[in-house]
Amino acid sequence: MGLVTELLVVAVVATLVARFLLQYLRFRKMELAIPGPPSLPLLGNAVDFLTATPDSAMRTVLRLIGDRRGLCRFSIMNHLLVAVSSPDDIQHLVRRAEFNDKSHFFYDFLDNPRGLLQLRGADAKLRRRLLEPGFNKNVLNRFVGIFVDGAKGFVSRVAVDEAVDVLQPLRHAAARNFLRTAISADISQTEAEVMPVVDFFEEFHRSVNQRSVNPLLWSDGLFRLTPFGRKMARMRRSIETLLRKCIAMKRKEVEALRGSKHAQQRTIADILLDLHDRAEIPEQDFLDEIKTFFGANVETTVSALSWALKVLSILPRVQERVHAEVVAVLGDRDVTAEDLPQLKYLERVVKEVLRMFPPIPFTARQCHRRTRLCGHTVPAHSTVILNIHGAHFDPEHWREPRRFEPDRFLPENSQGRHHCAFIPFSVGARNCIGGLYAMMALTAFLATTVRAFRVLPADGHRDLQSLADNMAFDLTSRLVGGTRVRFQPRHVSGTGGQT
Ligand code: HEM
Repeated sequence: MGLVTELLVVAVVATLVARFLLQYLRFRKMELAIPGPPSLPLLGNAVDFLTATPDSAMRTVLRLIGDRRGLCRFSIMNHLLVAVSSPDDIQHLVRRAEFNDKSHFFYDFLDNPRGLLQLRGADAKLRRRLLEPGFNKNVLNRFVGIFVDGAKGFVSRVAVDEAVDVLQPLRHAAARNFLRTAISADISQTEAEVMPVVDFFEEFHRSVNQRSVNPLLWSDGLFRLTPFGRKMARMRRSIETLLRKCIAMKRKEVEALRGSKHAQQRTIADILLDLHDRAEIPEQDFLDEIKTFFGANVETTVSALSWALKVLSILPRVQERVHAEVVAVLGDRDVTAEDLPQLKYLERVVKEVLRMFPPIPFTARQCHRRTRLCGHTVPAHSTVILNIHGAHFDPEHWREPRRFEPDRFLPENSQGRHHCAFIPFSVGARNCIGGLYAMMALTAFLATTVRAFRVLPADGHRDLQSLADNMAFDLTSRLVGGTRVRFQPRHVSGTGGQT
């Protein structure tokens, strides 16, 4: 290499390094101007996550944010995350359309780019508009019978009078509900194929969590080379093959029903099938959407129900009051859509569970360009975290937030509450499309289960503080080490086998 070439190489390298340093210093100045925990140059708070496991990552995030109600930042290398925690700031954030897109960080690891959760801009708006008819009250009322069947199936299958980790039985029950309500195809023939795939989702969610705190796994290329990345690719292929089968069954069902009154029913698969047949969406959109809804529906429901059962097991007085209400409203009958509004105490219990143990404690939005937010400058490409967990414990909006008190949701006690203080289904343009579906499914399940069983504790967690201290977050929140309770039959009729 001649001297001139050498000098040229040195000059190019020096320019690149200088440019990187200049950009980094500008970024660092903005980073440090936002309140947050101590952070190292270049590494940020990566060291805090170095030893984080899927079980401890959530506690690490909560520790970094601390009690700060205002904007708070932490960073992993040069990736800045800014948490918005107070209801006022959350309201300010969700009113701004430029924060409607989900962040690249975290969400891109979900690998369903054509599903609603990951769609951005006009695509997301249009997809929501097209899918919303699948969630109107009349459609959902028809699902209550399916929710009750699912709960009765759970009641008849779950082991009694011994410690049971409820996650897997709940996941199977929720998956059956999903397939019947979203696709409505008869899956009984494919059940043996479906359930192993359902079980894989838990592993997949842990991988998303692990990737987000480990910069070495951020690159898709590198991740695909890891044993888990290869397994994910294989599973993705089998999931899609299975879904194609379900869709073919669905197509046959639609053909058979054409012209009958049942043809009016609009599940999300009906809507997607129509769009596909009219060539408005390609097959990949259809598959990504069903996978998105599967994850969004099943995992959140499992999380909420597992917390609810655990809380009821720890608080027998609350459980007995729920049971008394269920018996008074239903007697021996199964729950119907008309009964749900009568189960008022149960609804408040569900809300209080969702407040204290939100299935999705954080969501994240993309900050596309440098922006002023709540009095601070947020650099371009940062991730803005909507801290649902923080809002639910905000002492300015909740008296004794660590106390389990369902009656705080009585109408007279809810008057004047900030509308961003209770946001388990998020808030604004990208809130949960399935919020009402979820509330109906949770209430129908718990009414059926609590009438059949007394739910008792089955491990060392004997108070709510112990649950709060052991809350972990993959894609949804869960109790570290599993959620174990004991079901003691109450010996009543009409509950699928407990007679
Ligand atoms: C207890 C149960 C549930 C909870 C706590 C919950 C919570 C949430 C939250 C917090 C979000 C916002 C996520 C984000 O900003 O990235 C969300 C979005 C979403 N949820 Fe739910 N959800 C539940 C049940 C359901 C059900 C049953 C369905 C479908 C039937 C569903 C479908 C979705 C979808 C598709 C989105 C994405 C919406 C968008 O990005 O525009 N969820 N959910």
